[in-house]
Amino acid sequence: MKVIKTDIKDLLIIEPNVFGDYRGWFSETYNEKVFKDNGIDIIFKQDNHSYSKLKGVLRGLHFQNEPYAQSKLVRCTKGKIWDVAVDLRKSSPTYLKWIGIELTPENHKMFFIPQGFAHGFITLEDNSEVQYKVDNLYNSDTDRAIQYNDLDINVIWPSNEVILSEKDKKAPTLKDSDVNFK
Ligand SMILES: Cc1cn([C@H]2C[C@H](O)[C@@H](COP(=O)(O)OP(=O)(O)O[C@H]3O[C@H](C)C(=O)[C@H](O)[C@H]3O)O2)c(=O)[nH]c1=O
Repeated sequence: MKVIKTDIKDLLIIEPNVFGDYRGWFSETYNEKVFKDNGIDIIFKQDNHSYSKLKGVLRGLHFQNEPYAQSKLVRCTKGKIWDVAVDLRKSSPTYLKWIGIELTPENHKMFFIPQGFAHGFITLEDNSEVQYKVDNLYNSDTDRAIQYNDLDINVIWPSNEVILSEKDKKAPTLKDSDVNFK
């Protein structure tokens, strides 16, 4: 399992080892020791799985405020997504910087997004599925959304034709949101 640093501290790309043979392949998608050896000492508490029917479904930009902030280990197990993480840590030198990555079952790539980040993805194919581990339970009181096309963050999404939830259609701008990450 390779852990690759990005230009944003603590935001990592994980490339698991894939052992192929005539039956198919095997891969570890989480390994506590590898994470600890790379300075990620967390306990995941919940696994999530979402299915999006159509290309262009955009879920985000979402986060849970303190004290229920979540780290996420994200992978795409069907279809294709463009996965985005935004640094919302006000004291971070990369505050409001974002990184996007294409995740597919074929590239096996995973995105480790630490607490203090907003997360979102857009599907690039119909029938896409995303599975991700989080290190804090869902907490609806601290669950927050920021407009996916917020001008202060300015994420470049691969498409402007998006399918949003009612919640995301009404998401506030960053300026109007109550992010409480230090
Ligand atoms: C996130 C979550 C949701 N729910 C319930 C609440 C709603 O009744 C329903 C759909 O939730 P929502 O529309 O917030 O789902 P997404 O739009 O996929 O939200 C997720 O999308 C982005 C990409 C994320 O990283 C977050 O995990 C999460 O915000 O599932 C739960 O019961 N538990 C949960 O952990």
